[in-house]
Amino acid sequence: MSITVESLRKSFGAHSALDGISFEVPKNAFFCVVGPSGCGKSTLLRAIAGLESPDEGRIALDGRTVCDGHTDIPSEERQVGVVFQSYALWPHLSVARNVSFPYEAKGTGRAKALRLASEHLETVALSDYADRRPDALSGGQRQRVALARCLAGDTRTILMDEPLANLDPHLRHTMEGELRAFHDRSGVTTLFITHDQREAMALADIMAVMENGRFLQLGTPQDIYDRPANARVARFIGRGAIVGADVSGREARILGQTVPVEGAGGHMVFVRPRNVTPDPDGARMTIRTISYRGGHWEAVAFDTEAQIEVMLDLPYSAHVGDEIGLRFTGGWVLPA
Ligand SMILES: Nc1ncnc2c1ncn2[C@@H]1O[C@H](COP(=O)(O)OP(=O)(O)OP(=O)(O)O)[C@@H](O)[C@H]1O
Repeated sequence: MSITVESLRKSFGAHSALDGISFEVPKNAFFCVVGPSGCGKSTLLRAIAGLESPDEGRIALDGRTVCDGHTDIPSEERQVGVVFQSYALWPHLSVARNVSFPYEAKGTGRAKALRLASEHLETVALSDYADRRPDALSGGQRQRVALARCLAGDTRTILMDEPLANLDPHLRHTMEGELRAFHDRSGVTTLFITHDQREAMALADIMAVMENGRFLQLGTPQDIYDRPANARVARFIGRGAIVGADVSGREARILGQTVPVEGAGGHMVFVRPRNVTPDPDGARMTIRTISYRGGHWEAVAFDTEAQIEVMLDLPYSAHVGDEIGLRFTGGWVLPA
């Protein structure tokens, strides 16, 4: 189901949680909204789910207006399923019944519903916990029950509010794969909100970077990573440094080197680690920080005189204070 949002506004007192957001998510897309705590992600999700009334604007699902100045379709009639940070499980039901409930609610017999539910419990690695009550589970396990229940609900749009936040890194990685596979298999549209840009990039077909109730940029993960719309997006997504440079056409001058660049319009060049290579004949810079990342070292190097700092990956170890020659192989000119 496609999601259309037009000029959506929501304030809490003087604070604008949604500041006139508009976007369109095509049917079957995995859409991730990423942004820092308090930027308005949950408010946006709640408004689409029908759990929060916007002050202004319009929301449509598959072209059908579910909310505007005149209409406000109740949450349960929007065919959206929500997985919250807070799990929202039924405490009096076993894990299996929590997951089978969406089937039972639609009239499937108990035995068949439990059989279907057991497949989803297997997906989230909770088969052994089927008979427990939610209060006898860890936070991460409860989250997985909520995900399994979402898989069981026949919703056409699934809204997820940081569903993986409480999982340990290994399980989180596995669940990312499961979620994406489920999304592809089921043909649902997914809106997934997270403050973790790595997670957003791993999952999304389209993603938006949100700040202060607005989208700073909306595009494919590759678009946003390779061509950030401004310095705030560049700083938020992945590692890199913004370097002042003389830009002329497709070239920039950085520390005496002529560097091929993409983009146009400004004099700030965004340089990713992949754009910086050790080269004994390159510009002399000093290592400021260095840490091992398994197979390579992540470092920050600086030039005091030019006041330039860059991030790079080194295939070998070095020490803070070491001087190193660096060559710049590319960059993205941030729009002015
Ligand atoms: N019911 C409410 N009453 C007052 N202020 C609220 C309410 N709900 C949200 N806010 C405020 O609106 C802003 C956006 O909140 P929201 O929960 O949407 O952010 P978020 O991006 O999801 O944050 P987080 O990642 O921490 O969950 C915050 O400043 C928050 O304090």
